[in-house]
Amino acid sequence: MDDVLQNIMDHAVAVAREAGQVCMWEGLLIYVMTKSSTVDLVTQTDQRVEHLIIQSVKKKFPTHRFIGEESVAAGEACVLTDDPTWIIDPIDGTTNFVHSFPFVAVSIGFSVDKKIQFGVVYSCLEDKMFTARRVSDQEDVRRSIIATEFGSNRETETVEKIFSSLRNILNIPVHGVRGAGTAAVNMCLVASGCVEAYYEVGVHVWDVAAGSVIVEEAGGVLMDVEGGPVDLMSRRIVAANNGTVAHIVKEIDAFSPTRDDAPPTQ
Ligand SMILES: O=P([O-])([O-])O[C@@H]1[C@H](O)[C@H](O)[C@@H](O)[C@H](O)[C@H]1O
Ligand SMILES: [Mg+2]
Ligand SMILES: [Mg+2]
Repeated sequence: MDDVLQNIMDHAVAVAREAGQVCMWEGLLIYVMTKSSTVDLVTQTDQRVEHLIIQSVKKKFPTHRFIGEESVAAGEACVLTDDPTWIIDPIDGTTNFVHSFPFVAVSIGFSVDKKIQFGVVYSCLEDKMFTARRVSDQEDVRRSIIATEFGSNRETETVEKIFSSLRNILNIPVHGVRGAGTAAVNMCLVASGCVEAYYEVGVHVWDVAAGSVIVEEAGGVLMDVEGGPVDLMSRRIVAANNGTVAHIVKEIDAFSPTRDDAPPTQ
């Protein structure tokens, strides 16, 4: 099955980019009005861009709800329910837009159960797209998907330990075990919320360096496979959505490959 939230987020990114392009085209023909005070500016572009975003989303996700800055200014209710809701600032930085000060952003948050699931901020003049998604909020490891890999060490003892860990994890029991075949992507799966934890012994620092910050910035945790702080040179890693699921460390049959920073053998 598709990652439904990713599908929605992809649409948010596409429509934010499209909206940003409209801001750029219209930047030379700005019609300025005011709202709550003489310095609370709004332009027709704010209104047009919000309309564009809402229409585009409605076509694809007809049941979703909206809270938009300019719709609220026009009298619509600003009520957050548990329903999937797009919270839109079509131009954040309208004063900048009016003055050609070069930071103007389309800002879209998406909420379900009153919790923001992802955010997209497109800084259109810089052409920079900022996005973030949450890790899973699952606390029960028995309702989790765990990712791992078999690695490239086929020594009997190592393979035994890998299978022993796998057997323990399966017997928790967890909903499933997966492996994307890339440590970096496995870590991004944790960061993006569709896998609760990833563990592996035998990775290298270059496999996990980028993913480690992506997991932490998404709200996840990193750990050593025996439960202490992660050591990126140790070739052992657990990346989890939270400390509770990270308790899978007690099921891991740990071992210690030669560290990445070990002195070269003569
Ligand atoms: O009106 P808008 O340009 O979408 O949003 C404004 C901008 O975020 C600005 O930096 C902040 O100081 C104002 O309080 C906001 O209202
Ligand atoms: Mg704003
Ligand atoms: Mg605005």
